[in-house]
Amino acid sequence: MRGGDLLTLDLDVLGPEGEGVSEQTGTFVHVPGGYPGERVEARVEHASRQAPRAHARLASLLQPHPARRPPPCPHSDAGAAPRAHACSGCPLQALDVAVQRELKRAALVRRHGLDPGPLVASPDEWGYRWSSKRIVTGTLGHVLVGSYHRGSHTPAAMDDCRVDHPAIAAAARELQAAASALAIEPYDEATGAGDLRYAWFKTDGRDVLLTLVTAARPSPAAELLPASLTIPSGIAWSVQSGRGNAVRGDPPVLLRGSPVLTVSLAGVPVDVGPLGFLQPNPRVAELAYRDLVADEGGAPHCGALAFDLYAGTGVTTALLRRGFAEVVPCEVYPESAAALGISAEPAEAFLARQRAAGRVPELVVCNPPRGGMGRAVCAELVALAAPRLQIMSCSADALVRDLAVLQASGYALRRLRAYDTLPHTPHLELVAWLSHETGAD
Ligand SMILES: C[S@@+](CC[C@H](N)C(=O)[O-])C[C@H]1O[C@@H](n2cnc3c(N)ncnc32)[C@H](O)[C@@H]1O
Repeated sequence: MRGGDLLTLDLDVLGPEGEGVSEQTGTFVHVPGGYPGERVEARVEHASRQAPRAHARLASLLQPHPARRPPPCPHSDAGAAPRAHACSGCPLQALDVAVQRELKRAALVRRHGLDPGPLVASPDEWGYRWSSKRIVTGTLGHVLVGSYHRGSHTPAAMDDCRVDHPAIAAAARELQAAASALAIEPYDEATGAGDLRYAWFKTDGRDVLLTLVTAARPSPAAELLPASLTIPSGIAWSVQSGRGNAVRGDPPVLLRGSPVLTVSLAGVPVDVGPLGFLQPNPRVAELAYRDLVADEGGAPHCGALAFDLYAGTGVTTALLRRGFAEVVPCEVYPESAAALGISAEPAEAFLARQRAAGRVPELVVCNPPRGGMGRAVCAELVALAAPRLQIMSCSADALVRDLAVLQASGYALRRLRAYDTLPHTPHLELVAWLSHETGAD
């Protein structure tokens, strides 16, 4: 297979970016805009020499999926060959949402060897995103508060984004207009010049907290915008002077209003600050949280001691405290750790310290970031050998890696469930129930 080849392909599995993938004599051909179940014509753009993988551009749809529809969002290139300035945030939206869930499940089975059963649906198909990080690009007088097209740094508009909560979409529109009118200079990552880099919006379903992330101080954006913006109930400012993609910069400064939103998750009120983590879709995440603190039959765990690793906003800590006499959270991000009343500490160091003190909990709950727990934390968990271990993960790849270590060292996977946390995207959340083979009930 070579660049330029025109192939007729039967796409049979969903790829990691929401594209259709077809296996051709041992090579996996990824076709953005095509979906599993479709026959397409696609032109090879790149064939890897290192891996059995190729990327091809959708040329024509020979046999469309019966659940295909025009993408509901006008900015999207979902279901078509990529368009440079289109938004690629929701690549599955040209399919009915129930079919999206079936394809995600099938991909977990085929690509990861995991079968969680039917995905738990999101209560909201649109407007579900309560936390949205936008990238500020454009030119003086024409500021864009949007995103990058997938796999590139080409700016894409996200005006009236349909998956963002309506309060966030309105606040982003207002910021875009105000930044343009006030001649705020968007940051230019190629030269490192400019002012406003990112805008991070969070909502509690009514109010909006906006964090402006600028490249340096002083910042005209931080000085001028707060007086012009009417929608956010709080505006904070953080300086990120690094050249990478990290959004979180220096400790935030409050520019106006309240620095905190209180979001109710699974009945637990959670305070979220300017740079604090908030599940993007809390309404489905709370279903996963409830499962994370219960056994695989749905009965809440109880006992003397539980550890809550990667505790973040503390929802699971609060839920666990309903059933356990003592719950010890662990969190590395200082803002979140302070809110939990603990010192910031990485999970690996926390587990080593607890183990040295001879403290073995009945249950360890883990909700690691995208990269998963990794070998060092898994090795500590194996050494701790708590009877029950429950993991919530937003990355099937990372979960498979962590499970491989844990299952090879005494843990058995009792159940797996998946949640459609971000409809129209390939993302999902997983909860895994494990028990220690020697100590489990
Ligand atoms: C997916 S979030 C889970 C948050 C939490 N369960 C919640 O609902 O808010 C992952 C959390 O792990 C924290 N974290 C990342 N790496 C860590 C580490 N090595 N040790 C402990 N916490 C870590 C992050 O700061 C973040 O709060």
